[in-house]
Amino acid sequence: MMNNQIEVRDLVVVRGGREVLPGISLDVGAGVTGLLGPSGCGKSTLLRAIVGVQQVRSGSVTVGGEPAGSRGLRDRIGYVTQAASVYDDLSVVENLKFFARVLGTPGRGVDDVIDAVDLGDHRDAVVGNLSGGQRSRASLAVALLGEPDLLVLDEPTVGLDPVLRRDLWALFHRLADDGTAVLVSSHVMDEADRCDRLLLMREGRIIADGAPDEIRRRTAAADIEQAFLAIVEESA
Ligand SMILES: Nc1ncnc2c1ncn2[C@@H]1O[C@H](COP(=O)(O)OP(=O)(O)OP(=O)(O)O)[C@@H](O)[C@H]1O
Repeated sequence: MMNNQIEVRDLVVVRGGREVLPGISLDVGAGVTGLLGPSGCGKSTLLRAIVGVQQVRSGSVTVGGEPAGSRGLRDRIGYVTQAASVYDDLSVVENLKFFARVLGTPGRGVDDVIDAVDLGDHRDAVVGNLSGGQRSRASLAVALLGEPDLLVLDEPTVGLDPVLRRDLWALFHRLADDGTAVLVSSHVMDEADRCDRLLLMREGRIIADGAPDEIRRRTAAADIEQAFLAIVEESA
């Protein structure tokens, strides 16, 4: 796999008449990368630009050397938004069989992805009757069907209990070990230590970039929340 899977250069995105991303640059490579920042700082907008569904004003975004959104990338990127992308009136297994057919995926089997997201006990449950967390795991299972090179996950652990959160992070690391680059956004700073690398974001800019312990050491902070505050104060 390529080292610099994602390259973002001087990216400007305007939403609602405001520069939400005022010229952001970053690289994302292998492993599990966490994009952390407060609500509204532009995480979803950046992820949308990376998967090629966001209109951009200027700058560039490439994935594996190809412009974001290009046809050749479609099968190589799995993207899970905060809104579930599965059908409420179908069961978990029916949804996955449907998407496997639509995507024409020879990749992982339906049962493998159901097990990977730990929905085996709810295989035949209608998605409309599942909890929010279970529904978002069903969406994640769909994204895993194609065995993507890059998995982009927008706040996948919101609303999940601690056990499920731990299990999902373990899954992200297993996928990363198998060669999938995983980019995960979160506004919960206590998830920072679960990442190989962090991008701390504030007001449309990256304010820190490095391994969690590196960032803590650099700022002499006890945790990433403190580090974030220290960096904000430094730059004030
Ligand atoms: N459809 C839209 N039209 C206009 N402005 C928008 C739209 N979507 C988002 N914004 C604005 O863009 C900014 C960044 O939003 P974005 O969703 O990228 O943030 P975020 O960091 O992902 O937040 P959260 O953690 O709450 O999801 C916000 O100020 C928001 O108000």
